[in-house]
Amino acid sequence: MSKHIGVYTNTHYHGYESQIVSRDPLIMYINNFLSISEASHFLHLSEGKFQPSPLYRGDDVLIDETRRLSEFVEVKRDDLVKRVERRARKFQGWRRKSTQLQPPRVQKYKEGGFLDYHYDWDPLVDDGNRVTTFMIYLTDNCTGGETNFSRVKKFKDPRWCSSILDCNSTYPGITFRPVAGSAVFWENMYPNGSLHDKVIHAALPVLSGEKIGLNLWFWDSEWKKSQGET
Ligand SMILES: O=C(O)CCC(=O)C(=O)O
Ligand SMILES: [Fe+2]
Repeated sequence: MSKHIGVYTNTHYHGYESQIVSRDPLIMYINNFLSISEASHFLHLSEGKFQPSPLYRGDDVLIDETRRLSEFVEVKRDDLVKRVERRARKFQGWRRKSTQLQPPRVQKYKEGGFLDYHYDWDPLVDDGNRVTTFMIYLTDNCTGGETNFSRVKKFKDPRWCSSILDCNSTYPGITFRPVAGSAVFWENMYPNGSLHDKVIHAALPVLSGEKIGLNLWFWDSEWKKSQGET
């Protein structure tokens, strides 16, 4: 096996392609972030282990099916999972040592499943918060189930609209279609650390079929609320 720029799986060369979607907030689209066999591995790891997904706010954990209807599994970190974690860490330039990945979660939305508009940052914590997010699609055999950023300006470039964005969506802002293996990456804070108000997003209702995604959330334990209040 010779060395090229890129990422190796055990036996196959793996490469992804990334594009900027929005600069403020920073949102990137990453085509082929996982190979299909890697996506299948996450599906296999989570099979038969799903439980209802709660919402979190500070120390509160609650099930509220009027705001989130999905099931999740926190996957065991085997070699393949660790390799994907390294890829995600490297993608964002490793960041500082205080930035750590929350254990990856596979998230399943059956027909009718959704997650209402929310921020991945938690307004109630003072120390440490979710600074970046990868939303990785593991399957795409559904209608609906897109990821919508309602406060990011809509654009209708046919190069984006053909497969990545649903440019005719009736929802405001930009709407990513689930494409298996692809990922959406975003920064949850402004560069000065304050909470970004335009990264509000939702998992739109699955209209038919089933959507399964993988959430990677990076926490910075040195983030401080006071640093963000400008
Ligand atoms: O499933 C999606 O499209 C988005 C999920 C999400 O935003 C979350 O789990 O925080
Ligand atoms: Fe989210």
